[in-house]
Amino acid sequence: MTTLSVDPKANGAKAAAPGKTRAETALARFHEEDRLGEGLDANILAGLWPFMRPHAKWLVLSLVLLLLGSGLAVLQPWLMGRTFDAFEHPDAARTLMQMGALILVLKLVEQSIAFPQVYLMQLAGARASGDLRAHVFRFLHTRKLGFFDRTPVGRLVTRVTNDVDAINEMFASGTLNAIGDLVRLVLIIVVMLRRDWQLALITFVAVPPVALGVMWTRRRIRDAFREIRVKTARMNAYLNEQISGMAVVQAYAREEQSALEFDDINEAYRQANNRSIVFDAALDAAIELVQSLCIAAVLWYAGVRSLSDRVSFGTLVTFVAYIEMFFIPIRDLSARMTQLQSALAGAERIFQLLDNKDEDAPVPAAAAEGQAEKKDDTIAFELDHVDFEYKPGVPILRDVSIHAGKGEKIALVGATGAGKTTVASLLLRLYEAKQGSVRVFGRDVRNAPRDELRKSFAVVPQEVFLFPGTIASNIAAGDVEVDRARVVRALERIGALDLFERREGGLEAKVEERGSNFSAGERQLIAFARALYRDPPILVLDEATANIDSDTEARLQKAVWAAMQGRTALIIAHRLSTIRAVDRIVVFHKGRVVEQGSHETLLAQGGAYARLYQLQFSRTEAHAAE
Ligand SMILES: Nc1ncnc2c1ncn2[C@@H]1O[C@H](COP(=O)(O)OP(=O)(O)OP(=O)(O)O)[C@@H](O)[C@H]1O
Repeated sequence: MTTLSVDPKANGAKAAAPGKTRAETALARFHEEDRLGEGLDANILAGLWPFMRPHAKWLVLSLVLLLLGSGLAVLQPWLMGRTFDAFEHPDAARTLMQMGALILVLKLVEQSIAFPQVYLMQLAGARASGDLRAHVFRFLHTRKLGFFDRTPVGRLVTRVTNDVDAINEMFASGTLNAIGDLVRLVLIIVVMLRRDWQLALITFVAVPPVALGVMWTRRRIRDAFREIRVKTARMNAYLNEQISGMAVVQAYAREEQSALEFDDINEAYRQANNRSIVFDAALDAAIELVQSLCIAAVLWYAGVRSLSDRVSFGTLVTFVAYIEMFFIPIRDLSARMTQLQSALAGAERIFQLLDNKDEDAPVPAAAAEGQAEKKDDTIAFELDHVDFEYKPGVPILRDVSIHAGKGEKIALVGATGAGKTTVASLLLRLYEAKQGSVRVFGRDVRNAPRDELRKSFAVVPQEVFLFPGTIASNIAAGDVEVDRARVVRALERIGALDLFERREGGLEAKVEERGSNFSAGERQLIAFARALYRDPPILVLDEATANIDSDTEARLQKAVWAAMQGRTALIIAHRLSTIRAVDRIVVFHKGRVVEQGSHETLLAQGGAYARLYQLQFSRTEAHAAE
C-alpha cells in the first residue's frame, strides 16, 4: 500500500509559516518547493558534471560564440561613434561608406552566430537533462518497495519531471548567458571610461540604486514564483484527487461543492501569478526610466561642459547606445542568478534522491549470518520463524512458519489485515523479513538474484494492474515479442479465449490506462492468463473479494484450477470452492499462524477456521437463497 502521508520528522517539522494555511505549508513540504538554494554549491555542480561531460563540446562551442557575440555587440556603438566623428573630417564620405559596410558585416556576423550559440546551448542542456531523467527513472526501478511506501508518488514524479526541467531551463533560457552579460558589462565600462571618463561616471552613479532596486524586486518576484509553485502543487493535488475520485464526486453530487473549492484554489493561483507579473512589469518600466534619466543627464552635462570643452557628436551617440545596453545585463544578471539557484535546488533534490541507499540489489550480498541454506529437494518455499514489520515498532508478522512441498497447494485464510498478502510479498523479496528466514527452493531469498527469484513466481494479485497496450501484450507482460500462440493457449486453458475474442479487436483490443475498459473479473482472467503464459513453478494467487457475476465466477474458478495444475500454489483464499480444493490451510490471526491442516481436519477441530468457514458458508447460503 502506498501512502501519501507527510512525515513531519522526515521533512523537518515546523509550525505553519506565517501567512500560510497549514495545508499550504504541508503541501509545500510535500513538494519541497520552499527549498530554494541560496548560493552556488560546487558539490552540486560537480554532481551534474558526469551528465554534462558527454555534451560538453557543444557547451564550450556555445560559450565561445557567446563571448564573440558580446564582443561584437560592444564594438558596434564604438564604431558608430567613430563614424559620426568622421563627419568633421574632409574625407567623411569615404569613411562613412567604409564604416557603414563594416558595421553591416559585424551585425551580420553577430546575428549569424546568435542562432548556433542558442541552439548548441539548448542542445547540450536537453541532452544532459534527458540523460539525467533516464538515470533517475532507472534508479527508481532499483529501489526496494519499502522506499515507495515512504516516499509520496507526487514527490518522485516531481523529481523526474519538474526538477530535471529546472536544470534544462538553465540552458534553454540562457542562464549561462550571464557569462556573456558580465563580459559585455565589463567591456562597456572600459570603453566608456576610455572614451570620456566624466560622462561614464555620470552613468555609473545610477548603478548602485539600480542594483539595489533590481535585487529588491527580484526577491519579490522569487517569492511570487515560490508561491506560484506551491499553488500549482495544490492545484495538481486537488485535480488528481478529484479526477481519480470522479465516481464518488458524481455519485454523491459533490460537483457544486468541488467547483467552489476549485474556484478558491484557482483564485489563489491567479493572484500569485498576478504578483509576479506586477513586479516584473514594474522592473522593466523602472529600468527604462533610469536609462532615460541617464541619457538626459549625460546630454545635460555634455551641454554644460561644451561651454568650455566640446563633447563630440560621436561620443554622445556612443554613450546613448551604451546606456541603452548597460542596464539590461544588470537586470538580467539577477534573473539568471535566480534561475541558476532554482536549477541547483532541483539538482540538489535529485541528488538527495539518488543518495538513497534502499537498493533492491539484483544479486544480494552474502546471506545474513547464521541463516544457513537448507537444501531440501521436496520443499518449494518456506517461511522459518519470520517476524516482519513495515514500519519500525509495528509488528505485522510474528514468528510465522509455513512451508509448501513441491506441487502442494496452500491456502492462507484469516480476517482482513491479518498479514496474508504480506507473506506473498516476503516470498518475492519485495520486503525483507526482520527475523527468521524465507527460502524458495531451499535458497534464502536474500541470496537469490532478484530476476531468478521472481521468475519462479507468477502472481495474480487482488487488484490487477494492466498496462496500456493490447490484451495480448498484457498477457505476455515482460516479453518484448508477444508469442501469440502461447497467449491463445493460456487463454484456452483458463477457458476465457472466447470471452476476449468476442471483443472488438479480439486479442489486439486496446487496453486503456490501468485497464479501465475491463471489468474486475476480466482483469483477473487476464492476470491468470499472464500466469500461465509465464509458466513458473510457483503460483501466488490473491483472490479478489469483489462480487462478480456468476458467469465470470465460473470462469475464474476454472482459471484457478488451470493455473494451479502442475505447480506449487500459495492462495490467499476467499472462496469456499478454492479453500476446499487445496492440500493445506493456514489460518492467520493478527500476524500469527493459529491453525494449519486440511479442510476436514480443521473443521473437525472446531477452532478459528471452523468459525470462519461457518460464517462464509452461511453468507453463501443466504446469497444463494436471495
Ligand atoms: N506497504 C505497507 N506499509 C505499511 N503497512 C502495510 C503495508 N501493507 C500492508 N500494511 C499493513 O499490514 C497489515 C497486513 O496487511 P496484509 O495486506 O498483509 O493483510 P491481508 O491479510 O492480506 O488483508 P486482506 O485480506 O484485506 O488483503 C495491515 O494492517 C496493513 O494495514
